Amino acid sequence: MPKYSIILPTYNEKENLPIITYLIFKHLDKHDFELIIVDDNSPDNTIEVAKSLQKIYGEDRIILRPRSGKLGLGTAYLYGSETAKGNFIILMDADLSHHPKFIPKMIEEQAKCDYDIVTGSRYLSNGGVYGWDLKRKVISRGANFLTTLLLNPKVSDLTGSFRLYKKNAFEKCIKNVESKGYAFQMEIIILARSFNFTIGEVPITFVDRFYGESKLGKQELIQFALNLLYLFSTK
Ligand SMILES: Nc1nc2c(ncn2[C@@H]2O[C@H](COP(=O)(O)OP(=O)(O)O[C@H]3O[C@H](CO)[C@@H](O)[C@H](O)[C@@H]3O)[C@@H](O)[C@H]2O)c(=O)[nH]1
Repeated sequence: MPKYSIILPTYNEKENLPIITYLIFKHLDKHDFELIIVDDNSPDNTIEVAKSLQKIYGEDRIILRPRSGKLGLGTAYLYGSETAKGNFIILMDADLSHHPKFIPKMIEEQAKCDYDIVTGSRYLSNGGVYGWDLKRKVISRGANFLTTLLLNPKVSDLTGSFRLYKKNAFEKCIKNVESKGYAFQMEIIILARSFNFTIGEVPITFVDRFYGESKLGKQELIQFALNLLYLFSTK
């Protein structure tokens, strides 16, 4: 029977965490899964909320990273994959942008063709983005357009992080990924293609967070452009 390890990175998500946890348990009640919450010592004390949730749902269902510093998203995913007991890894944001109702659809799609990766796509028909201002929409579309133009990995949404992976596929990609921040998800797909992993897509709707703030800034965008150029130059 498949077991799913859901990795939920958190940084200042104390309001969102109880809601996303409730929704994950509701929508995955027919599946065997564990939830790995990887917090970076958030100043808003998200970890205390996570500990309360662990008491409610059980230590075997919710796994927490011991207190750390601000180590960043890449390290959070790495910790999650090293800790995961499932044969599948699911990455998603904790800020309610990624609705857990799409997870059963990803599981179904994976099983249909035994895909190595299934990626949630905002840019397929029936997918979408809600709540972003024009600037953020242009950034996301622009990043996808440029990556497709330069590297053409044949995936419609390259920067989204809502994905399901076979554990071995995720481990292989994450060990080789060099980009940090916003480019991380894009490079994972480029690597997956180079390793000949098969990739399926499921339309998702992405809803901008209500509580808290996005961590995407100017520095992240410059980093994305540099990472993309590097990947293009080493193609
Ligand atoms: N542990 C940890 N978690 C973090 C960190 N930074 C962000 N997170 C967590 O990572 C998730 C996404 O962070 P946001 O900063 O809210 O992301 P975003 O700007 O909305 O970007 C989302 O969409 C992008 C595509 O448009 C994606 O590229 C990105 O990965 C993310 O899904 C949230 O659960 C947030 O708490 C960090 O340094 N450490």
